[in-house]
Amino acid sequence: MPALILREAMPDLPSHSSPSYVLSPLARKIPDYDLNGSRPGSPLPDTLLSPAFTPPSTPGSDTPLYQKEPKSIPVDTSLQRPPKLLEKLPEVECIVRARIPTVTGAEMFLHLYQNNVDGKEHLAIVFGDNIRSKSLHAVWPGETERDRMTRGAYTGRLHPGRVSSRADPQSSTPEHIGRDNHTAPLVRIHSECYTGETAWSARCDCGEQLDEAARLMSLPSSSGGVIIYLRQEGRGIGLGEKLKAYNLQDLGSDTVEANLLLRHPADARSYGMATAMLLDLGLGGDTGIRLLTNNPDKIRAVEGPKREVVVKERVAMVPLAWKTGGKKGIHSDEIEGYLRTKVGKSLANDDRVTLLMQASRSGKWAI
Ligand SMILES: Nc1nc2c(ncn2[C@@H]2O[C@H](COP(=O)(O)OP(=O)(O)OP(=O)(O)O)[C@@H](O)[C@H]2O)c(=O)[nH]1
Repeated sequence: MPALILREAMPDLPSHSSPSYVLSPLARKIPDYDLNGSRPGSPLPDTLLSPAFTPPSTPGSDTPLYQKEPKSIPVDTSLQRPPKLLEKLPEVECIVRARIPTVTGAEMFLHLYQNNVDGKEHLAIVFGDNIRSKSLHAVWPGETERDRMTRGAYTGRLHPGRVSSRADPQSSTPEHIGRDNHTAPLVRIHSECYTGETAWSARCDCGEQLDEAARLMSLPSSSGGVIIYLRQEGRGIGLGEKLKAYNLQDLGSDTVEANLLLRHPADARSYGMATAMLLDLGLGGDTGIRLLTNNPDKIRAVEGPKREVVVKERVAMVPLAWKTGGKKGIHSDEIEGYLRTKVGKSLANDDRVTLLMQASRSGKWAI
């Protein structure tokens, strides 16, 4: 892999286009939760259950209210002045993929990528059979059929005794590379959040958003989709620095001020990696994608320097607590502050108005 590109090399770029390579201390994963004596399978105390962790909010679960395809808003960035993005996209390669049955019955294919920029294992979580990685399916010199199946470069399904990675007569899934060209697939660009996704944090809605994206992509009516899972913890500042920011927030700063006090940009993330991965997954070009986000900065940044990927429509991610008038979703003083700062400081005017309307309709905030 070529040398890492460091943030210092591009001092004049806006935060959302910087490669923001930050070394964060290795996060130790908790293999089994053991809180107040609870083990997997036994109920956790209510106070510890965030919606991100609660089975009913996980993909494919039966929540009749939200079984419909999400509403989207047309997007046309072709007339916008392009933001200052890195001219060259990172080189990415999918080195392994595996089928993951999920706890709700929905299935996804987890794709693990290597790249020539930051040495991190970025992921693509693919729902549906139609989206295939070009680099994964390329033939590697000297590899056997078993090698190909072991790294996930097969079509159809694996089963005991299968000997070929090519079209499998026993498989009931379609054997085509390519996708339904009628509907732009749903895409979520998600930045890692250890606290919100794994450690039951009610400081942010990251876990809820990840669940909601997966659920929408595995609806029976959905033509599938991709969650690009980027290893840029804490808006790119890393877990250790994010934890310091949390302490500053407890001392009275909001989420943006805390980053600035720590001498980090308000948002140190970049999206070129996501563009490169989407291209590898065959989602470049005119068919376009439907992007799940409230963050307008993300839209043009994900499209890439030459609009290699086209965002046709945007699907808003309204917090569950707002959508349900507080019946579901996260409840904490911290999430209120987090969303208030995000809406007030990070969003463009149109998005701010839309989200504030939602919040006021649910009785959350007066506008
Ligand atoms: N620095 C910092 N990062 C945070 C904090 N809370 C959450 N994050 C990180 O923020 C990221 C999620 O970003 P958000 O700004 O909430 O959402 P977004 O991805 O820009 O926008 P959406 O697409 O609309 O969700 C994750 O990487 C979290 O770890 C915080 O208080 N400080």
